[in-house]
Amino acid sequence: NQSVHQRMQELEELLNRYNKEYYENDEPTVPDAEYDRLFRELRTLETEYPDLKNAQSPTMKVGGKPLGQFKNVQHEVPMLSLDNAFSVDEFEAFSKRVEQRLDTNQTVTFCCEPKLDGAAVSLLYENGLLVRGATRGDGQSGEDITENVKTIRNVPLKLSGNVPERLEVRGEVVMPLGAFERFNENARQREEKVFANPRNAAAGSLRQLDSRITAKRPLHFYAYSLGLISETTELPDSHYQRLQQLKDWGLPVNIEIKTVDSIKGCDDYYEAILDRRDALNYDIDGVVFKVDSIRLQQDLGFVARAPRWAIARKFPAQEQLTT
Ligand SMILES: Cc1ccc2cc(C(N)=O)cc(O)c2n1
Repeated sequence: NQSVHQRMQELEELLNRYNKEYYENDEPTVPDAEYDRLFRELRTLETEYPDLKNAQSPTMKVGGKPLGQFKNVQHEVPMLSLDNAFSVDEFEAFSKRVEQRLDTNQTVTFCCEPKLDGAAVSLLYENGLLVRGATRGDGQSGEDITENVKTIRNVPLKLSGNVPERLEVRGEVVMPLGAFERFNENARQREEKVFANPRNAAAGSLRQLDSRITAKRPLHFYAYSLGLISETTELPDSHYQRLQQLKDWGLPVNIEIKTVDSIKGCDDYYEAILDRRDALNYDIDGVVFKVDSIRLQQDLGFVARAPRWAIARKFPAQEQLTT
C-alpha cells in the first residue's frame, strides 16, 4: 500500500495548502465542495489504513469525544494583560516613561498592531508539534483546551522549518464579523444560543467540552507574542522580527502589524487603524504599542501585572446599534 500512503500524503498536503489559502487571503483556490471531497477521501483512507494515519492530519482538526471537565494549566511565564491609555495625554505619559530610560540621542522603535477583541490563548509546540492549548485564565493559570484549539482552521498542528524544541506562542482567537453574523443568524433560526458579540462567541466556542462543537465554529487565531522558548534558540532583539520568525514557522500573524520610529508614528498608526476600523474583518478595541527592542523591554520591566514597555491605546466605545 505504498501508493495508498503516497495518495494520503498528497491529500494531506493539498488540504493543508487549501486551509492556508482560505485563511491567508480568504480566497480559497478550490470550492468548499472540492475541499470536502478530498477531506472525505483522506478520512476514508485513514479509516482503512489506520497505521498510515498521520497525527497531524487535517482530519485531526474536526474534534473528538467530549471531555468531562478542563484540566488546569499553570503558565510558566505569566500571561500579562496590558495597561490602557484612554487619552493622548495618557499615551504621552507612557512614551515619556519609555524615553526617560533611553540615552539622550537614542530613538525608540515601536511595534504597532490592532488590539483584537477576542479570547487570549497560549499554544505550546514541542519539536514543532502542537501539544497543548490553554486559555489565559487569570494570567497565572488557565484551562487546558488543547482539543479545541486544534480545530481552529488556521492553527497549524505542525510547524515548518528550523523550529525550537519548545515554543510557546500567545495570541488572540477571534470570530470574524461576517462569520459571527451568519453564526448568530443561524442560531436565531434554530432558537439556539445567540452571542452578544464576537468576543463572547470566540471565548464561548473555546470553552466547549465537546471539541466537535468548537470545530464547527469559524475561529481565527493571530499570534502576538512569544511565551516559553528553548533557551538555545537564537532570536532577533526586535519583537517585530520575532513575529516574522513565527510567521516563517507557519503561524498566522496579523498583516497590520508594523514598526514606527517615533511617537508621531504611533499617533499616525492609531488614526490610520481608527479610520479603517469598520473595514476590518474582526472587532478591535484599540491599538497596541510595544517597545520593539527586547533588551529595552527587559530594562523597562513590568509594573504589577502589566509591562511598562507596552500600552494599549483604546478607541472610544462604539455606539452599540440597537439590534
Ligand atoms: C503582552 C500582551 C498582552 C496582551 C495582548 C493583547 C493583544 C490583543 N488583544 O490583540 C495584543 C498583544 O500584543 C498583547 N500583548
